[in-house]
Amino acid sequence: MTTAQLVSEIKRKQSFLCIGLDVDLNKIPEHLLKEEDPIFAFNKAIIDATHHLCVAYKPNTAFYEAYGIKGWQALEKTITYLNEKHPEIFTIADAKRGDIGNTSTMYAKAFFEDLAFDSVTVAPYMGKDSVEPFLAFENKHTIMLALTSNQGAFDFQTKTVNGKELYKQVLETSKTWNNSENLMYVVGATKAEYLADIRQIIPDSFLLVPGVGAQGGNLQDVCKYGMNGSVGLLINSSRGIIYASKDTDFAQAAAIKAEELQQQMKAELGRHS
Ligand SMILES: O=c1ccn([C@@H]2O[C@H](COP(=O)(O)O)[C@@H](O)[C@H]2O)c(=O)[nH]1
Repeated sequence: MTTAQLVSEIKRKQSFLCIGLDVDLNKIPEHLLKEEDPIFAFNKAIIDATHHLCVAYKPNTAFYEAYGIKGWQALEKTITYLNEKHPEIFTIADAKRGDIGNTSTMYAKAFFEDLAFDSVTVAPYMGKDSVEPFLAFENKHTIMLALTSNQGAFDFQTKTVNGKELYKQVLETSKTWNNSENLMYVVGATKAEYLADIRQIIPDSFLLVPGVGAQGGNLQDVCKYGMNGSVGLLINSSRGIIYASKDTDFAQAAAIKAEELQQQMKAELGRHS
């Protein structure tokens, strides 16, 4: 999917919501555990109930890898279902990959070719040759960690090295890489006060913003400092939506939570137009 197609979907749906599909078998409704594939059954119900309210889904691969072969099969079924039923929806494999170039190429093939995700998250720590193999894929997007939502972000990312915070160096350096137009960046909603500075460096790039809902980030603050002329934001909520109820009404409850966020996004789009 191209960025232009993503922006057009955001405008059509009046939403820049990304729903995180972080399936934990201890948290899903008990009746689903009798299904042959409880993870896929859960995801399918959530997708069927919420697809009109969001523009992206983000399964975090940890929640699938934790269940071995069955988890990986459920991830494959989920992305296939999304690509067949809702090809207009942007898909993110939140895998936080990155390795020596030769290995990164295989990670990129796994997520872009085999699973056919639109995007994958990567860590910048190993530098240019660990990220460029992902960037080489046409119409695919590589979402690099810039300033993460967790407390540990202050351990390294905000530290000053040679007179500049590390996360700013990551942003600036990555702009010089081959095919850098295929980059997006992760900035935590809990770090909204940094967004004005971030936008000075990358005014046009899309940002994936996790951390609203369960982690306490504020959607309005993110929009105030982070929205650009093409919206430029995908705001993610995972637990706050998908675990709204543990009962048989879980999918409807998720839709209610998703709609609350979509309505706030619609208001923000009106305010910034
Ligand atoms: O900085 C980051 C990067 C990734 N995440 C991931 O996003 C979701 C957030 O889930 P919630 O339940 O909405 O808190 C999850 O998959 C994280 O691993 C992040 O939170 N922060």
